[in-house]
Amino acid sequence: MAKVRVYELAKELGVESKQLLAHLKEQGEFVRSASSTIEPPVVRKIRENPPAAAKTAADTKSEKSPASATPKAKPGAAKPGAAASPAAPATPAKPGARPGPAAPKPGAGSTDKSPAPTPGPVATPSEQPAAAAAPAETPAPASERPAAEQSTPAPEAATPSRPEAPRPGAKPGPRPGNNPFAPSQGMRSGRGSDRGDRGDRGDRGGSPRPGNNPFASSQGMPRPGGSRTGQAGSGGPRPGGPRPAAPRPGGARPNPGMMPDRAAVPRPGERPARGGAGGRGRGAPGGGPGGGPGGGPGGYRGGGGRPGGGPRGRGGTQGAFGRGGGRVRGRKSKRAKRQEFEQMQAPTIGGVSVPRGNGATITVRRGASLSDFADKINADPAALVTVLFHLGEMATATQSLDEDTFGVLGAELGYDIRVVSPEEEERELFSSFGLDLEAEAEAETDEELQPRPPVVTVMGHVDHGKTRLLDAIRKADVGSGEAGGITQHIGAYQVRTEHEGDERAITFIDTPGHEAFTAMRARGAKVTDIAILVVAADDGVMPQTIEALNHAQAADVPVVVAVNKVDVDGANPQKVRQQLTEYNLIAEEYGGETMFVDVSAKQGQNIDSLLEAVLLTADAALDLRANPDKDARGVAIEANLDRGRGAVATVLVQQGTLRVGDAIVAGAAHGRVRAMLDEHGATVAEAGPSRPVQVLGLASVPRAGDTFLVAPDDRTARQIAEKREAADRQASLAKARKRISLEDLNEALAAGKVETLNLILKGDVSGSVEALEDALLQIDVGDEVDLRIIDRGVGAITLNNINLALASDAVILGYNVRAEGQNAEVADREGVEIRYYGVIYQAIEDIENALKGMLKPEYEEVETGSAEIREIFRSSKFGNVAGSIVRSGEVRRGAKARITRNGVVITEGLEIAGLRRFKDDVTEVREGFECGINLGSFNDIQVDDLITTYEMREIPRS
Ligand SMILES: Nc1nc2c(ncn2[C@@H]2O[C@H](COP(=O)(O)OP(=O)(O)OP(=O)(O)O)[C@@H](O)[C@H]2O)c(=O)[nH]1
Repeated sequence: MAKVRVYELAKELGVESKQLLAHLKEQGEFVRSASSTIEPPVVRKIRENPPAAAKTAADTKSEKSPASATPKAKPGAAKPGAAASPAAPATPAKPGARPGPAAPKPGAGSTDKSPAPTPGPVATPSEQPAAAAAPAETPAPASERPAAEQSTPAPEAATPSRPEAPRPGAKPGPRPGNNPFAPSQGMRSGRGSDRGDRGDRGDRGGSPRPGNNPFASSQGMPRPGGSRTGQAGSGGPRPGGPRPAAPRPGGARPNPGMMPDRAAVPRPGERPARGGAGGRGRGAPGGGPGGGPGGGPGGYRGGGGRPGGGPRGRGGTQGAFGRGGGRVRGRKSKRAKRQEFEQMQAPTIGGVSVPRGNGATITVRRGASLSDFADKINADPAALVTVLFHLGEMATATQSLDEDTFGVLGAELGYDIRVVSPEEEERELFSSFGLDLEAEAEAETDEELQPRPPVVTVMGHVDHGKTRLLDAIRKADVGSGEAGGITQHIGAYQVRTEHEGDERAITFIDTPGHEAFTAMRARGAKVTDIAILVVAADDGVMPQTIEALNHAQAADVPVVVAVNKVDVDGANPQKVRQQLTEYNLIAEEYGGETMFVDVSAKQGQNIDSLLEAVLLTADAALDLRANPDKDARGVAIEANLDRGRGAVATVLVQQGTLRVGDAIVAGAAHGRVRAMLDEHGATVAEAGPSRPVQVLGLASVPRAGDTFLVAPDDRTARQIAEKREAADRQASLAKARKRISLEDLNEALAAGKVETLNLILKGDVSGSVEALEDALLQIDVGDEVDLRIIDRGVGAITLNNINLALASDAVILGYNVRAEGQNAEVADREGVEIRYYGVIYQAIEDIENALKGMLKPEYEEVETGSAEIREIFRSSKFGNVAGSIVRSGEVRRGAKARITRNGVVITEGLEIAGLRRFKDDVTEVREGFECGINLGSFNDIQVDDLITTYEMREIPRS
């Protein structure tokens, strides 16, 4: 049984939450807040000994006769045996959670005062739906009015929607609306369900019970207007009954709040409470005057007051619920009332109500769950689970859904659900703060763009001298003289070098190796302009050389090769050049485009030439320009928490200029730039494009690869950071879809998402990896798609492999090797497909099939039949009908057709819109038979024309 919360019990008892909290405290029960739950024994205790205020309310109420009870009377205070007791209105509906006509509208008050509401429809059509809703929410007047007046339909509807308050002694039943699987509430076993059923039966005279048929959304979704009519007609036409289309006070409009599952907790003596509105309610003990025979309109809903239907018919619900219905309802906020009203308009599917979208566009992040969507449309996630279930999809509220599932759900509920990538989401996030980075970049003129230094990453095999080379480059900094050399490791540094008479700067990312590079790239940050591939001349090309090269090539980053350790005996720089030609890296001296520079990091030999080669490559291959005159944007390279200085982040400014005092947001961290330091440990006041600086002043530590930007003010920075954090949290909870998988290659290709199948091969021995690679490369894939093996290697599938697959949308093939533990988890979480094989030919077969799928289907035209026009009939209804005889094959309705006249094609792409044999419509007519053919709107036919039908068939690939 669900636990009761303080505010619920307070409502039930008719006191304020804080009064109840105080009372609980007095009773020695410590409860934190109004939304805390209370243990059942304590609930019982409090019900037996309610707070003084509740007693007063109850006493006041019991003093009044049922007919004179004011609307202020607290419903929960109704005692057993009080006039209203059998069906006393109970705990008020929880806003939002229980959509239903619970909130009194301003109009309700006036109804209260009206001396004798006229039977019959009160609301005019023009007042709907609000007018219709308002009286429905006014249970109170019923208890005020003389019994004769209680036949007024108005209050009837609301009552059954309100669950009854558990009474002392009575075993509190499950609180309606508290169960996330709300639809099942109406189907509770035991008494509740029995009674619900009976109530339902009252409705069966006509329209099906909304939500009762899991496969009929239309049934489950009574819409305002149509459904209303349906409900009205459910009991069959009756004299004095409501006009079908007119909004009827008293809940003629079906709404979730009136659902049987919202009805009272079953208790002895209260049987009519639920079904009372329907015919069944009449005879039930304590039910008061029942509903009309056969159940009045909206019978089971208890909202079936039939205006003008006579006391018996009308009084059902009122008798059951109306008395003692008065209670304070004015406390609901406007928002709560509005929500309830919106919910009233909501369709119900499978017995749950979800706000309709009416074509509204909702964006959700890739990997979002029903819960996320529910947040956006202000719905109950459990209700969406139910809706989805009725659409044939099973998903939990927190499980991430794919785009198609959201599409189906959106179509059903009237939403256009757009699933956006993190990048798009980021863009939307910025635009919600008035920042459009793309438009900003586009608007930049050539004059505003100024040259910026290239940003370089050093990669290569273990021990080939990457660190040593970075040190040597530091030392080669011509600007380091006055600054005292680069002393700090801040993750990146900038050196100056003489190039063609000018002093030019180059920025180096100070974390050697491709791991950091790829990790950043996988996070969407493009930091590196040029990669220096370090290869030791005494060792030659090694596995990680190739891995590094693959990473650089996958990122489309030009490479400069530093052939290192040329000082070592046995160094063979030429061999390195030769080896790398195999990997499409051809040295300039061999007619290629890649610059190779022989260096000795140890001796600092030829470092200048290397820097020059970097600049030459940059100038030749890249357009490195940025606008320094705007707010800075860039990437966080490194960050840590310093004991004394707090969060310290090294950022690389990519555009604009970063200044001390700027409000910045880096990933989910935000703050104001308190100070900036460069690689020399010197403070700097501003940093332009390609400048790495250490930033102090962030409130938390960003991750390497997080993008940063200067926000217009602190508040915006904080809000962007908060939104990013929330999105990150959501994304990490949600499991991303597979980025690319062999199964969906076909669709990915059709959607233009891929043109290349990137593969990473890992195997237990190099022989099998090579064999697999050879075999794969021999697959004839044609011209339309491309198969690229972007990396291969021996050993288990590493995080590095997964990062590369992630960054390059590749599929990993593991031959007798696996991704273990955390790596497998990362792959799974990030949606990287890993396929495991123990037999090479199986892998080849899979790839072959996937690639065949990738190839766009080819079609050929196949003639299916032809008919000769013998006579033309003119029909006012169908236009010209060709009286024809089928000459070959068969002519089918719906087939594509072309008309030939004297061997010349008159038109094609027509459709056989109608096909008749004598007076009968037929689907096909065979050779030798006569028929009438209608070609839709095409009427330009003549006797002796030939109608040829054909279809396009996909040519199977061999
Ligand atoms: N003789 C000679 N030795 C070098 C040269 N460059 C680096 N070394 C030596 O090679 C070894 C590895 O150098 P590192 O710079 O640590 O190599 P690395 O690529 O950074 O290595 P990891 O960080 O392990 O990937 C060190 O002992 C260096 O002194 C060079 O130009 N000549």
